[in-house]
Amino acid sequence: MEIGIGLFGLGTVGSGVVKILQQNANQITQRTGSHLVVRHAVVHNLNKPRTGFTQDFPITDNPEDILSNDDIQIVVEVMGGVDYAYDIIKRALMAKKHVVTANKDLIASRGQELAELANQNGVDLYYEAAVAGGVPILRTLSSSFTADEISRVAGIINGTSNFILTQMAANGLTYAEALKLAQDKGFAESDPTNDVEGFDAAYKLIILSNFSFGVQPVMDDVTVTGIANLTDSDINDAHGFGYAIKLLGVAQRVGDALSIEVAPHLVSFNHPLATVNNENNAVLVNGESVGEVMLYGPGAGEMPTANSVLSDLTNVATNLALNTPGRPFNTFNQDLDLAKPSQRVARRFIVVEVADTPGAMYSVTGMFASAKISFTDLKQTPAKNGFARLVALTHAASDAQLNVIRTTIRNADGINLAAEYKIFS
Ligand SMILES: NC(=O)C1=CN([C@@H]2O[C@H](COP(=O)(O)OP(=O)(O)OC[C@H]3O[C@@H](n4cnc5c(N)ncnc54)[C@H](OP(=O)(O)O)[C@@H]3O)[C@@H](O)[C@H]2O)C=CC1
Ligand SMILES: N[C@@H](CC=O)C(=O)O
Repeated sequence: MEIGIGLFGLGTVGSGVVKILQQNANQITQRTGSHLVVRHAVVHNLNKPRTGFTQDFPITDNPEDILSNDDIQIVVEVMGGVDYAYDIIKRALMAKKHVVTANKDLIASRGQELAELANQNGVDLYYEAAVAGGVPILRTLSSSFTADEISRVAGIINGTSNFILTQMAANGLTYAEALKLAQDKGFAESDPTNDVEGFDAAYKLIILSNFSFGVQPVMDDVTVTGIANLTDSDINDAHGFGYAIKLLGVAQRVGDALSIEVAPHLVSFNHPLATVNNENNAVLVNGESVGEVMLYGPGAGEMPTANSVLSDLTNVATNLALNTPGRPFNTFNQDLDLAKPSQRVARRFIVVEVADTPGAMYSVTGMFASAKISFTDLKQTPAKNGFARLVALTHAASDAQLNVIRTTIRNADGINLAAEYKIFS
């Protein structure tokens, strides 16, 4: 059987998809029983040179060449962005075409609506590449964890920010140099703000929460802090205490509620997540039955991400061969409340800059004592520009306690809360 594919987007991921389809055509046909053929690609700029594959299909800027083409059964959306991509996918589903996308922004914000539309039209909507690039996490969650109760899903789910942090810590690159390199390598989004401000990871964490806990959070339900304010001094001080700093997405049950957060965390050098470098991602899944599982691999980049798209394409092909398309990618659905600040508890890494005056240190420790936060380790560096840098690790404290400290420090003279991160355990 021959299955026609229409590609929206022929950039980093789209080019990788064409390369794998061409290079591994025989294997794909043997394993799916179908010959997958690109019939058309739609791009933004027709004059851009396209290299690395044989261009044996027309490239246009007219979406109708795909949407109105009866020889195309599967639409692959790898353009990015929300509104236009939504419109294209909606029209494709209504035309009873199966859809594969890598678009986490869209799936996290309007995925449920699109999944219902796919269901109504009896077609597949798959998006394995939307989370953790080449790491096959979504299909693993939907098939291998069907019977287990997940208590936490957590990990490094943005390749660009992990690449930047690795290059700053290991190779001494500046933040700007490392970001530029991540862009050149095709890891970053077209606007990298989402990568470094934590929103890309938050979109992925929303999708992971759909699959792990059956919930449908929106962006406002996720506490998001990116890496843009992280300093060399924070990284060096964390190292001094035996920790790497990693941007983590963490969704975990606390009692009957769910905490969903993206933020830089301190990760002990002894923890496997601390060894995940550059664009690599890793997702830890804690299940009541299985214990802890970690999936690790490239979280961004042309060929790894394209492989996840191919995984979706071959699943659609298999469904077509078996005459079983139209089953939702994720069938888990339940209600969970959002955790309150008092329920979100962790050890902390706190950096306070304090005026170098007699008694100042005493007043800082007094503020933390009043919030019932106690230190496990404390380091003071000599004063610079009249301010000393006080770096502390704490016993477990809740977000509610930290809110008290934030307010107290904001209202005090000669003291500044320079950094505050959770310690992952
Ligand atoms: N890069 C990565 O590592 C990963 C990316 N993703 C996701 O995959 C998707 C694509 O990413 P990526 O390949 O990196 O992006 P690129 O910017 O490299 O490619 C985007 C492609 O879409 C085309 N395009 C953009 N807007 C339009 C439009 N309005 N009409 C027609 N074509 C359009 C562009 O055309 P033209 O070539 O003419 O400019 C280009 O070919 C995004 O959703 C991204 O989040 C997911 C996981 C990893
Ligand atoms: N920009 C993303 C690409 C993959 O989703 C990242 O850096 O992780």
